[in-house]
Amino acid sequence: MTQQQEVTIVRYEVCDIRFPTSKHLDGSDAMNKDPDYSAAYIIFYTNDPTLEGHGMTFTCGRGTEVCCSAIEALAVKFINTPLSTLTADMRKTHQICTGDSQLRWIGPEKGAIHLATGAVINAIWDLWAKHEKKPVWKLIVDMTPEEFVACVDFKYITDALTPQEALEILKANQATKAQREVEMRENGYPAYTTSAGWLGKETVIDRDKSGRLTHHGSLFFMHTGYSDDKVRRLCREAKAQGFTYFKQKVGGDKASDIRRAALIREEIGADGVLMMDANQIWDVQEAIDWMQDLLPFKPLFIEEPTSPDDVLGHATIRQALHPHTKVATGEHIQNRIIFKQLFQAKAIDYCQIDSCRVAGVNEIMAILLMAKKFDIPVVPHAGGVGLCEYVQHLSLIDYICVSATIEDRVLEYVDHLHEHFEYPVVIKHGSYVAPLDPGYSITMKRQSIDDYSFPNGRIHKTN
Ligand SMILES: C[C@H](O)[C@@H](O)[C@@H](O)[C@H](O)C(=O)O
Ligand SMILES: [Mg+2]
Repeated sequence: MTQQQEVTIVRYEVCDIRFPTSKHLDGSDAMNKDPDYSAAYIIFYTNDPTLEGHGMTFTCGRGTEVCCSAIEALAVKFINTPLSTLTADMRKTHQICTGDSQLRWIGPEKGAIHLATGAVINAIWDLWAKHEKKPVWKLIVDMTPEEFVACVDFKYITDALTPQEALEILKANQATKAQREVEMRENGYPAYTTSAGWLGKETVIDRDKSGRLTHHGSLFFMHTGYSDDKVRRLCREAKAQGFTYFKQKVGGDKASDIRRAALIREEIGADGVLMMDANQIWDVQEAIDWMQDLLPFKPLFIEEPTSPDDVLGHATIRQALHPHTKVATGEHIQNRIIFKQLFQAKAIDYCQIDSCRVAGVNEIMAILLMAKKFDIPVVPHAGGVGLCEYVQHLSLIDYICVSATIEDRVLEYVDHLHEHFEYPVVIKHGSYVAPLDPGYSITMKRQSIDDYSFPNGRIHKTN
């Protein structure tokens, strides 16, 4: 590339990357019994060999190939496009993916095609931020309110939030932005841990030659959870690292939920904050009934008590459990429209945005703004691979530009697979340290991409 040439996307590579985490049932919960933390991963290559855009969407193993094919269908649209064309109008760039008149039929704005959109849009943000030599959060924090609003697609949400209202929210925070940025650089963003509370049984029964649970795992899987000793040890370790918020998986076996809630409460003390996550296992009334036995342990919230599509069901559960506990959801909320309804229906107390279930950074910006308007704290989801790396940027954007508060807000942290990233997250005294490397922190090490590529990577061949 010569000095005068514009940075232009010239080709892309899509990788199906799977980590066999189900072997130890890390990451498991009442619904996801044997997750293999995986990434449908894209690299945009440019005419500058030193500049690449990386993005991914998180999956649980089988089906990653479906997201990879959807990524291919979208990525091809960006070949031979100069980066400056994409960044001059990020709303339009987002709409290139969400508004394709044929691909739209397999969404719209939901499911595998939307997960793929998340990967592609995030890769473009990564490329832009690397080009600007800034982390993504800083690229956005440095935008004027007008530039911020220009990234957002307001289609289908103007009945809840107009562009003018969004502008007012951002303008009101403009004068104090710099001081919040300094505070974040100094103290980082407070985190909570899920790593002590996975539901997976430690001893694994019945595996085939590739190390997978046979019969899809479920038939031979007992919901007994990590051993009590392991839970105690992990709680103590997390406490020693400075964590004060802990999440426990529930919804497998009630007696074991109660026993583990008691021991976690004992370990974290009355001042520690306990959260519970049911991963959609219950019907509406079942959620209300089951929680009665867990309320004595004073959970801050119950996460994903039922189907993510059931807006009114969440509202019913919230009303029934109020004021004893609150309701959180978001990791499976498919787009800004369902978030809008959850807010309008007063169905949730915490908004758990997921960085690549929705269409990446642009749609997240819309959801942050709506959450602010409805006064709902944003507590991002990060259980999975790469999600901690992504969401640290989003919480910084939320605090510095949008919500302007960290009260009642914590960012999820899980201690898995960070070693595979070039710029892994750093946790200090129970907080995320603000990332300073250029990009979206999602660049995976080449060796890891090759080793864990499915089905031909070294790890899958030798297992
Ligand atoms: C399969 C995954 O690990 C989920 O259990 C995880 O995302 C979880 O719901 C969470 O809140 O972190
Ligand atoms: Mg969850």
